[in-house]
Amino acid sequence: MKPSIVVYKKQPADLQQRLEQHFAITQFDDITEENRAQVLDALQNAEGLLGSGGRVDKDLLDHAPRLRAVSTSSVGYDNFDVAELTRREIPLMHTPTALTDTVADTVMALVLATARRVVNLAERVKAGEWTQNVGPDWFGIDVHHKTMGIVGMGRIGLALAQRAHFGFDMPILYNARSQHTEAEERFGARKCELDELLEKSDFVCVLLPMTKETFHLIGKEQLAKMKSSAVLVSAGRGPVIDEPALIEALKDGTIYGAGMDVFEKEPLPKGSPLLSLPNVVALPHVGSATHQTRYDMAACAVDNLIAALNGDVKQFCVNPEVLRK
Ligand SMILES: NC(=O)C1=CN([C@@H]2O[C@H](COP(=O)(O)OP(=O)(O)OC[C@H]3O[C@@H](n4cnc5c(N)ncnc54)[C@H](OP(=O)(O)O)[C@@H]3O)[C@@H](O)[C@H]2O)C=CC1
Ligand SMILES: O=CC(=O)O
Repeated sequence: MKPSIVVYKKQPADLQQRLEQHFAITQFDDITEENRAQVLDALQNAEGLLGSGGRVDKDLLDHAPRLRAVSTSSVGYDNFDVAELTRREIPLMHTPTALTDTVADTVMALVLATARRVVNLAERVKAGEWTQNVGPDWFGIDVHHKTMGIVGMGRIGLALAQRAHFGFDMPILYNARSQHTEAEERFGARKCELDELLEKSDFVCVLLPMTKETFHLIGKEQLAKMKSSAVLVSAGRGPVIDEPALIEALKDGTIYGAGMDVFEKEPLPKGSPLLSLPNVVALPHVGSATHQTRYDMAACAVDNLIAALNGDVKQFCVNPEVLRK
């Protein structure tokens, strides 16, 4: 008999077929408050769980006594209770390489769009405001040769450094827990304390995972250290930035602008001031959202689940200590 799995994200047709060859599938589009009871019911018999988003917490795991592997089609895994999975010796698989370049492209797009006011000016053109040669109230700020500050020099940080260095001749400062010699040797990046990075950078790109340590790492005090001409780009996880403090900083000119792909609450609530501030470019968490990359992530997650349920994990495990047991 094929092992049972619960899938809570719609899969491309060929990947769905691949899953069906290996498993008996109970399919959901997501895990929500509305369908949680049905998901918990399906989990009673499930050996595998595949999806992304939705909270996978202790309560959910308590309803999955036969679970042997979990696979997410994302690199971030802050919505999973990793400690609880590890305690139960369940490997959590993720997709750390499939999306790196695409997310770095999105970050660079946010840098350019915010600095050069792409969205704001395009809206003004569409509104019929371009009636004569434009003056300074249409001008933006340069990106090339300005200082790029990267908070979180991981896979995406490194890919951003590559773009900033070779594409835009930008000096690069970075902050991370450890030293990243590849970024230093290939892209001339310099490691520094967060305060120095905030004070000296023209673009501060925050690419951190969501953890207890990174929650609200960028708040009022940190924003006050930035140049008034600087741009903040947030593309890691929303709660790393104290959003009310950022809104104040954007309103009172503490910083020039913000490019954001992630938010404290997603989807961004309709009443958020971030939607009406002209110096904000807000995207709907689409860092990795190209057709190809989303397919590659889904394929990686399917391969990961098959490998994990076959006891054949070679890479991409968040808690590899469970494999050695
Ligand atoms: N907007 C989007 O669509 C996407 C968002 N993401 C988010 O981006 C995050 C980063 O992805 P990726 O680059 O692949 O991850 P990595 O794990 O490769 O990089 C994370 C980086 O963050 C640093 N870091 C972690 N905690 C701290 C801390 N407390 N202080 C300073 N630095 C810290 C790490 O430092 P060190 O190297 O020293 O360990 C590392 O450099 C993901 O976790 C996810 O949340 C990812 C994909 C798409
Ligand atoms: O936010 C996206 C991810 O892959 O993590």
